[in-house]
Amino acid sequence: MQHTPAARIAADAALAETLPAAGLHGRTVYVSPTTRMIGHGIALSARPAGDDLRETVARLLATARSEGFPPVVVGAIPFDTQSPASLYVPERLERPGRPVPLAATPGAGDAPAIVDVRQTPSPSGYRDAVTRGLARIRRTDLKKLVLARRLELELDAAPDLAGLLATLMRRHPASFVYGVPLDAGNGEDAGVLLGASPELLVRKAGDRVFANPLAGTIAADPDRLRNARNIARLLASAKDRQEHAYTSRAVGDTLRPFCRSLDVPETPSVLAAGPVNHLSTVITGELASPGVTALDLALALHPTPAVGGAPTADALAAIADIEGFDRGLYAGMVGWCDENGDGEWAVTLRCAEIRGRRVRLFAGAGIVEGSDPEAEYRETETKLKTMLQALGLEPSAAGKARAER
Ligand SMILES: C=C(O[C@H]1C=CC=C(C(=O)O)[C@@H]1O)C(=O)O
Repeated sequence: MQHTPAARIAADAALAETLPAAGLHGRTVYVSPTTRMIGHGIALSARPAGDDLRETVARLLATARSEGFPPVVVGAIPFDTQSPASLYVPERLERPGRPVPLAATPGAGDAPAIVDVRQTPSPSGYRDAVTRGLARIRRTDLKKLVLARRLELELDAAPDLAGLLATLMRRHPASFVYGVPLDAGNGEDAGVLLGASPELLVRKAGDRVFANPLAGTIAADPDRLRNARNIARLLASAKDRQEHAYTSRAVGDTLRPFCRSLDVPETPSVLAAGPVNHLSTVITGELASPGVTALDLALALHPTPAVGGAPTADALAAIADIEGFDRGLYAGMVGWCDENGDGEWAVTLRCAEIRGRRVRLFAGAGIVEGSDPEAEYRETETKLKTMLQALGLEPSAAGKARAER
């Protein structure tokens, strides 16, 4: 069901009110233009990796059915699918569907302040990494790689997670907003993964399949005229069109063998996502085999060149050599699937891993021939604003704290 933005905002404010103040306390939240889910309590959880992912999800769904829990798995799968996922069957699943009057804004309060900032790599280290990536593109068959940065903040107080989710839902009504509890494998609370991704990896509903690869970015501008000029520049940029084409082509090529029909528009459109605008391709299709699940499709697609590169194997090797940190859940997938094989997985972007007062943010940029290290660095800064602003942290404050280190 599609909602108008106004109706979605109203419903999401109500949805956020059902979350306890401050923490998520075992709640799993996933809200997108097509799905609203709040899982209350955790009935079953699993941390499968690699080849065990599909089988474990099938087992979780079967157990949920036989034990009387909702037969839905919600959670996140890391960028490196050989690392453990965080998957849950909630005790009770709330699927609020109907908009209600907008209530008081949750989460309004004093924003925390930054006590410490750590960056991996440093800003100059990131620009150097892009330069190394470009040299590899010139020297080898590699055409595109996505290089990311990690920002680790220590705040003076733990952020209000329910308020943060409400803010993300309000500001990004067209995005995939998520809050997933993390456990360290020993049953202990290891914080939450929380974010507002603009990118649909794949959705399967019956025999219909949808994907929305994004790649190619320009900053959004609050001034409408300047923003329109930015968008025109993005659409006219040969470098961004190339960067996008690697991604949309790869997603289309991966989905085609599963489909009876597939529409992959030749020309990208533009998707506004808060502080940035992206080149976007809306892919729709009809599946040939009803037996294929949303998770099968997501695992076949991941990592798309929106987070990996092209060719994929060369890009993954280059990322492992150059990037210098473990992405964890960032750039993986977050979403849900059910016992009918339906489901929706978003690319885990514009996210934070939050453990009390410690917040880890991530952002990356696609590097192709013609990329400029300084421009790519600035692009990651702009992407970081989605979470920094929602946390009430001005990006300039993060920059200042960084400069003072
Ligand atoms: C890797 C990220 O964004 C991807 C998605 C959209 C546009 C992108 C780009 O233009 O580089 C990235 O491929 C990120 O937000 O960390």
